[in-house]
Amino acid sequence: MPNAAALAAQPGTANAVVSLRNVHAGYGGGAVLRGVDLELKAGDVLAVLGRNGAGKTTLLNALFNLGPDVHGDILVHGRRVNGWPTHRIARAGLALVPQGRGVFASLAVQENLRLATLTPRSRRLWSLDDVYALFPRLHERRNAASGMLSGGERQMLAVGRALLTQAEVIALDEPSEGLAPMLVQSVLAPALRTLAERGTTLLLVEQNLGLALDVATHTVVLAQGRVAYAGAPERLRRDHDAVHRLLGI
Ligand SMILES: Nc1ncnc2c1ncn2[C@@H]1O[C@H](COP(=O)(O)OP(=O)(O)OP(=O)(O)O)[C@@H](O)[C@H]1O
Repeated sequence: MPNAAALAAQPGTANAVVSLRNVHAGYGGGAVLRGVDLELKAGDVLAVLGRNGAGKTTLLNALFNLGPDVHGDILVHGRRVNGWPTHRIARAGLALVPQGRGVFASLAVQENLRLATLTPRSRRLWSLDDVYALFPRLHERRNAASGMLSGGERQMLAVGRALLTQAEVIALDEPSEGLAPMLVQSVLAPALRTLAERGTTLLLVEQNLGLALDVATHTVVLAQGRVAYAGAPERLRRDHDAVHRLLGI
């Protein structure tokens, strides 16, 4: 629940689940993010786009405290979470589906999913059966070692794990990477839309403009470590100049 005192101390963040205020982040003195402002409200699907190396993964790593040096304010429900260990950020309701997907290769699919349900949370929005209904392929493969899965199946498993933590916000780092366009269209995009419809807030880092425009309610483009563009996906779709200039497409 939002902390009332913290909200009062942070004007303008009352409806935001996650806010970044003037966030600078980098590695060993090298700056990657140079003053990023973002706001994610409940129910938003915010797509963060940008060319290779624009700092998209660094943004997620800053949010989850996974390595970069960070300055500025990162707020979750108005509470400043800078420097919190990653497990505490997870307890605050955030889950990350990392690039490369982070599943336990030696465990069976079903064991990977069951492990994710061990997170103690009051809200139970997603059950194992819900995940199998969303991704029937995972049910078929439930006894397979996760290391034997295809890229698409591993992606489904990683999303399923994030759902079973009952996170309020799921951040996904390039979930379409390495997936066949057919799979992106027929499995990933509908799954992300279902998540949003069921009230999970999404922070979607993507190179795949089509997917981002398809599922996002808001878009942001990073360039030179800053937010170079922020607006509705329809606006970005029509702005061929911005797409070309900022994404090189
Ligand atoms: N652990 C690290 N140590 C040092 N530099 C890093 C580290 N991780 C990323 N960088 C550098 O930070 C910059 C931004 O990288 P980042 O991975 O955030 O970009 P990205 O937008 O996610 O790109 P991509 O789409 O290629 O994944 C790059 O120049 C990269 O080389």
